[in-house]
Formats: sequence, C-alpha cells, structure tokens
Amino acid sequence: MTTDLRALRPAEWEPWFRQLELAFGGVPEHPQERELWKALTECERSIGVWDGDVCVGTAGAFTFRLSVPGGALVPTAGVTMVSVASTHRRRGILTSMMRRQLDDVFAWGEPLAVLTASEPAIYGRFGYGIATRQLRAEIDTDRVRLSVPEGTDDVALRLAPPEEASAACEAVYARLVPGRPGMLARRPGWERLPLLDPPEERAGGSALQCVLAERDGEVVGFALYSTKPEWGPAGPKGTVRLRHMGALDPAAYAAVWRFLCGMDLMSAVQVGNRPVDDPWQHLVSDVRRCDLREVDGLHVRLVDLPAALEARTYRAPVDVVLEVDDVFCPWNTGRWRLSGDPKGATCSRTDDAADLALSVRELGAAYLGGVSLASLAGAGLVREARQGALAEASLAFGSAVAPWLPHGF
Ligand SMILES: CC(=O)SCCNC(=O)CCNC(=O)[C@H](O)C(C)(C)COP(=O)(O)OP(=O)(O)OC[C@H]1O[C@@H](n2cnc3c(N)ncnc32)[C@H](O)[C@@H]1OP(=O)(O)O
Repeated sequence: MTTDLRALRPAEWEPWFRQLELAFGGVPEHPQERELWKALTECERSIGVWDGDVCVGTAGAFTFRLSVPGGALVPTAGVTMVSVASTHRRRGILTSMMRRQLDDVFAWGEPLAVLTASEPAIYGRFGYGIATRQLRAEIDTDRVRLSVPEGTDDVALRLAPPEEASAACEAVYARLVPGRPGMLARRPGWERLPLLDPPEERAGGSALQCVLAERDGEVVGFALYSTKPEWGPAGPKGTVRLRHMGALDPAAYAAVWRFLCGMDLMSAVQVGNRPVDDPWQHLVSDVRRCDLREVDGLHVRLVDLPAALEARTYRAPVDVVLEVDDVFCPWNTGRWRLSGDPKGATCSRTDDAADLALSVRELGAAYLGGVSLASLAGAGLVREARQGALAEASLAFGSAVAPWLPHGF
C-alpha cells in the first residue's frame, strides 16, 4: 500500500473532515459545529494521508499559547482531529502522522504539544503524559447547602443572552488564564466555542443560558449553563448542567455557585469539567452527595525539552540532573541540568551524573505541576539516583493550583 502524507490543502477540507467524522462513528457534526471547526482549521499545520484520492488519515495542530506554572503563555501545538480510516488501521498511519507532526512542531519552535485523547491508551507511546485531570460531579442540591464568604451579597446577578454576554465572559476568562496552568489563551474565533449550542444536542435541556455576576457595574464572574426540567411523583427534580464558569474573586465565585445550586425546581447541578481543586468543594455542606469523579484531561508532550523546562518557574529552588529517555524525539534524550526557582530556570546539556532518570512521558505528566514526580516514582516510572533529588524535584515541579484545561479542542 502506498499512501501520500501531505499538508492539507484548503480545497481538501470536506473529504478530510468527512474521514474524521467516519472514524468517530460516522454521524455528521451539526452544521453549526462543522462551520466552527472549518473556520478554526489551520490547513498549513494539518496533515492528510491519501490513498489515491481517498482520505485515509487526518491530524491537525492548532496554534495555542498554554499557561504554565509561573504564568508564562508558551507557544504550543494543540494536536487535534486525529483519525485513520478503519480500512487502513494498524498499518502505522497514525505513527507516520505523529512523526511528521512532532518534527514540524519542533521546526516551528513550539516547545510543547498537547491534546485531549479519545482513548488515553493511544498517545503514551509518542511521549505524551497525562498532566491534568478534570473533575466531574453531580451535586444533590436538594440536600447540599452552600456556605458563602463575606461579600457574596454585594455581588449582583443578571441574566444575559450568551451571545451578548460573550465579550464580558471572555474578558473574565482571559484574566484567569495566567493564574492556572493548563488554560489556553484564546485566539480570535475561539470565543465561539463556549457558545456552540445545536438544538439537536440539548438532550431535552434548554438552550444555553448565561448569568453574569457584577460588582459596581463591572462583570466579575459568569456561568454558561442549561437547565433540564423534569417532574417525578414527588414533584420537581430538574437538573442544571454547567457548561463553563469563571470568577475573579471568592465572593463573585460563591455568588455564581449559590445561583447555580439554588435554582427553584432544580434538584441537581451536573458538572462535566472543572479543576480538581475547584473551591466549591469547600463551600458545600456534604461533599459525599456531590458524586465526585476524575478523568484524564490534557496530555502534554515536551517537544523542545530545554525550552519547555525554561519556560516555567519552580515552586522551590531546584538543581538536578535529569536523565531523559525519548525514543520518539531522540533530540531530547540525554542528561540535562535543570536549575530553577520561583523566578525562572535554566536547562542545558551536561555530562554530570544523573540525579533522576525518567522518560519524556513522565516529564510531560509532571510539567504543569499537577502530577508529582514522587507519585510517578512510586509507580517505578522515575528512578532516584541521588538521595534527596526526588523530594527536591517533586516539591519544585508542584503547582499551588491544580492545572486544568477548561474545554476540549
Ligand atoms: C487528539 C485526538 O484527536 S484523539 C482522537 C484519536 N482518534 C480516534 O480515536 C478515532 C478512531 N481511531 C482511529 O482513527 C485509529 O484507530 C487511531 C488513529 C487511534 C490509530 O490509528 P492507526 O493508524 O491504526 O495506528 P498505528 O497503526 O500507527 O498504531 C501505532 C501503535 O498504536 C497502537 N494503537 C493504535 N490505536 C490504539 C488504540 N485505540 N488503543 C491502544 N493502542 C492503539 C497500535 O496497536 C500500534 O502499536 P504498536 O506500535 O505496538 O504496534
């Protein structure tokens, strides 16, 4: 079988995207969603694999800037729309696309590649580590009470049509990005993503709604959500489905959560993707009635290892030699001295003896500060060669807030 792997040509987008839809089960995306992804596709950064004139492989790489510990926004490739035709599976087409893509990303000078996986088992072999988790919950608001901090009553709430409120929500979102590793600075066009709301995908729920939290006329928080009314023998038992929220201070945050949890005729708030350290967990009277669950979120790959390690800061002073194994991107393999602190870091090749040995996948998992090197060592995935190095590096790599990716891509 000979196939042709090449950059996507704009005129090829339809069959290319159709291949992606087929690989994901064949149901066409809603036109609203299709149009958004078409507008956001960066053809010159996307790959198509063709068998004759049939598209059999797809992969894209959005131009992102990712928030990392310390608040820098690092140029990052957002790997997306990966698929191989079921007629051509398990013949190495994904591997060939990952090869081309990571070579490209390195050549573009982007230190990181990130993705969210349809199945977490796919990408470890290409050097991606699971760096963030997302919290899912269903809060039983008939039973759970919320205690709110002082100042919450000073926050005014106002319903607004989501389209009209979008600019104000985006302004709040943008201010949150540097403070939470894993968040993405949104480029023009991406503000449409939280507003996607095809009627066919509401599953009995309302259209998207928006509440704004304001203090002295300034928007300090928001939530995008829908409601699903339902009635049982004992009366109302509707559900609030939270899509997206953000707030600039604890009182604004609590005001939004009190609104979500206090809606009349609603018995539950469903939360699909929040940070694992989301503060509402400390406001509720009964955390057991919140049905907390966690799943993998952002998978991170260090493409240019020294540039990536120098782009973030470290929570405590650290001076370690890392012996890194990177089979898929061998330019990262070798010994690297990392010296860093809360202000910055340097990372360069060294012949000195290793303090810690690990693969680039573990480094990707630990990079945003949400997965501890000590925990990875407990699984036998990080080896300590100098006593004390593991504790030192674990502390330094940690983040005060859990890294989190608010939305898929
Ligand atoms: C970021 C995103 O876009 S996530 C979306 C990923 N896409 C999908 O899930 C759509 C449906 N699935 C597919 O399109 C394909 O099955 C793909 C893309 C996952 C794999 O494509 P293929 O061309 O079959 O993969 P390829 O032949 O290169 O396999 C490489 C290796 O990965 C392994 N692999 C491939 N798919 C999977 C999987 N789903 N789970 C576990 N391992 C896998 C193969 O067994 C192979 O292992 P080996 O090197 O030890 O032999």
